[in-house]
Amino acid sequence: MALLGLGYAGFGADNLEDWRQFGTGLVGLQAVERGNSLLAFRMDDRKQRIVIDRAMGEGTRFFGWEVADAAALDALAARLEAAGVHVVAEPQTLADARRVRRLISFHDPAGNRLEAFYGAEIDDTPFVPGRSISGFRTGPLGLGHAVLTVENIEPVMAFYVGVLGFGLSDYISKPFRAYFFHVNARHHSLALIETGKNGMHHLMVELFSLDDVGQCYDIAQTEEGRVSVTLGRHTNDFMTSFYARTPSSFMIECGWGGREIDPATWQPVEMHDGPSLWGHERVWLPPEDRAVAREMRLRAAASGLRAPVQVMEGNYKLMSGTCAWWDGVKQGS
Ligand SMILES: Cc1ccc(O)c(O)c1CC[C@@H]1C(=O)CC[C@]2(C)C(=O)CC[C@@H]12
Ligand SMILES: [Fe+2]
Repeated sequence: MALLGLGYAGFGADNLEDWRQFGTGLVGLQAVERGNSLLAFRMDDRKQRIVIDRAMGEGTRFFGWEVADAAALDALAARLEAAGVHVVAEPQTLADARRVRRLISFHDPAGNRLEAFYGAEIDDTPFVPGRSISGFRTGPLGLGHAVLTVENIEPVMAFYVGVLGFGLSDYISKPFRAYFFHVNARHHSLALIETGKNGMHHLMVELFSLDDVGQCYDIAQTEEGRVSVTLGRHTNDFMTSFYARTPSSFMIECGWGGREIDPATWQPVEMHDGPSLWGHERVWLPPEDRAVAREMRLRAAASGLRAPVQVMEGNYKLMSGTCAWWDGVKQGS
């Protein structure tokens, strides 16, 4: 498989101060100053994972998909061109701004700007979280997952699966269509929800400790309207999470305890039990729709639907050795 994972993401926004406060104070990202037009966030040993750019228009975005090396990048560019996709070999100035060795750019059929890169730069200073969290589960799983809304799933899915080589993990076909795709052991690095409108739905970041998510949740609840979807656990990737409204028009899902899959043997399945084992109430839905969702959750509760026992070791083992908290845990202190 050519793509290794979701390496970075960028969003156009004007309110950098709000983003800084949200990113560091709620999510626990590390803010890095990059002039007065750009705010970069670190999640781990890399120089940047999420950027907010004032020079990009509000509502614009890009996603950086990682490949192994120069040969893999060239092979991907050739594959895209053979499929009739226009590919731009980006100049070194952009590679420097993205803190990578080299990148190409292109668009998906929904108009999202995609970049493919190799050689992410590692910072020589350790990751310092924006507040006291244990850290983010990244490494070979990538930074998390991106969920896009699309007008029509078919052409977008054909592109991600047929051209970029994503694997289908599972899907919901009613009452709406949502498809979940993997490129590594993370259950999904990308999902598409068919809403009739192309846009950004949410970005998920996974924390190492459930307590981190609980504390994010407490902080989010201090602000009226910050929590968009309450704490809950998903049926497919077993992620325990809640969704917070960002200073832009999408959400960040703060998660913990996601499963790993084996992409070599995984068979896609249709989801029949709804999106969540419990929780995940959408606070903004009209009461009738909330009642429908509640019925579904109560069915899950009645049948005792649950995630298999998660071994903590499985969730912690991918942490890079750059976090003081984890180094302490490893040394048994
Ligand atoms: C179903 C699901 C599993 C794992 C995830 O990480 C994930 O984001 C989802 C999507 C959950 C859910 C949805 O399917 C449709 C639109 C929803 C209801 C929202 O508006 C927030 C949660 C979204
Ligand atoms: Fe999600």
